[in-house]
Amino acid sequence: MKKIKICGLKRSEDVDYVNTYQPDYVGFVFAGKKRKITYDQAKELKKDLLSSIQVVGVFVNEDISFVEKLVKNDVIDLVQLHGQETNEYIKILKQKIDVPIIKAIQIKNDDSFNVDYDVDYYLFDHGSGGTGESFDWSMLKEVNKPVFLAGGINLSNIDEALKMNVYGLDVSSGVETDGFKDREKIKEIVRRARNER
Ligand SMILES: O=C(O)c1ccccc1N[C@@H]1O[C@H](COP(=O)(O)O)[C@@H](O)[C@H]1O
Repeated sequence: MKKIKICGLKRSEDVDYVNTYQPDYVGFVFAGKKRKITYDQAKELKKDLLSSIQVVGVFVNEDISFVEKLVKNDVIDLVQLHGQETNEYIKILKQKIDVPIIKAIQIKNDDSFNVDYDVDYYLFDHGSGGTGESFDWSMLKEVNKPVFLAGGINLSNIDEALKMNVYGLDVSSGVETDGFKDREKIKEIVRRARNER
């Protein structure tokens, strides 16, 4: 069964929704504008989150000291690098923390799959993050690490996404209504991913 990640939690209600429907992962976003939260907000949200749900911190070219602080204080369990982070950045990060790292790759063409980062997972996305748009999934190529498929996954295309040969699906905009996480959409996305009636 594919793993499911619900990204961009901001409010205590969002924690309540994921505690109820229990995706494998949730994402706290520390970049951009729409879903960006602070260290203190993340700490508060994590306090009420079920310990069985893994928290991914999403960063764009972030200071390593900030990522380190979130990991060392058990606010996040995995790190998602969604910017132009290099292998040199990843090498320094790994000297400071010991949690799985996901490197997001923006898929533009066939060459986009020629990646060689010293990480645990790749995440293939359409754009720079949180755009709600998908790339052409028929382009997907196998790589030498488990892959999260991201970008514009929603209730109208989740069944197609579930057929892709990937480790997990990452959903953010697709489970929102008017910019806020939507209980019913999260319920249905998790149900479909788990193939439950
Ligand atoms: O969600 C954001 O605002 C964001 C900002 C900066 C970097 C990444 C961001 N989100 C990531 O984008 C993908 C796909 O999101 P969507 O489903 O298309 O809205 C997901 O991996 C989020 O982690």
